[in-house]
Amino acid sequence: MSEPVLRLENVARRYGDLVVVEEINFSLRPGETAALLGPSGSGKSSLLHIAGLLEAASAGEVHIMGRATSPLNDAERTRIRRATLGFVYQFHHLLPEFSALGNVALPQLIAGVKKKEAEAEAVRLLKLMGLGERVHHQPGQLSGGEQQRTAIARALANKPKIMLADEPTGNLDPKTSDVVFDALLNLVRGEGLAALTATHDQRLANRMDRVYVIRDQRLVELKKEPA
Ligand SMILES: Nc1ncnc2c1ncn2[C@@H]1O[C@H](COP(=O)(O)OP(=O)(O)OP(=O)(O)O)[C@@H](O)[C@H]1O
Repeated sequence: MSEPVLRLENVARRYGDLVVVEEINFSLRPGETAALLGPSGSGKSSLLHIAGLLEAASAGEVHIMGRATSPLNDAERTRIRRATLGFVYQFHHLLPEFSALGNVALPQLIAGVKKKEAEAEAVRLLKLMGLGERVHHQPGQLSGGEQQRTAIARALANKPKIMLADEPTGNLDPKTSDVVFDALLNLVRGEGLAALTATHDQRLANRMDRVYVIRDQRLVELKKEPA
């Protein structure tokens, strides 16, 4: 079996006396998808931030592509984050003055990809997200679901190995959530990425390979309900 792309080993997060999560052991192999359920405040965002090297664990280790990250300095962590991880949030955080194409091309331009190549990759990803007719629209001219699909395309622009998504459909109505979540999963699976997605929605969670819940500060794997 291939090595995990992401592994959390005995991870804990505390704020002073408040234990948010502890004894978290979790791994994702290439191409695997997992959902993270749990009530508001149970620590889903904290775990995603720790997995994404945006926040340090209070204890334990985060391994990315087989490498322990706690001994690394900030610059090395940032390099791993940019090369390996793609993030999607509940709010799209698109730049309003840029087109969908411009928003998806930008992270590639920052990473040093030539403009022509960056734009070609942006168009490819936007088409895969069903936005082939919307590439020149600005975020204000897109629906909420289209904005979020653009943000998902952007998260994949630098060819990450892992997508981390924090309530990617949390801001959408149920019907649009379905469309966006399926588009996300299709893209992740089509590109062979691993993904960890926090969601409130058990029905959407069930579409991923594995489903976890944070219960009493621990990570518990749920038996998937038959579709
Ligand atoms: N900087 C901080 N200082 C103190 N406590 C914090 C801090 N950040 C988060 N917490 C606490 O940690 C707990 C977990 O928060 P987290 O945002 O990870 O939960 P969540 O499951 O993602 O919730 P939601 O679904 O509402 O986003 C909460 O009780 C929160 O109040």
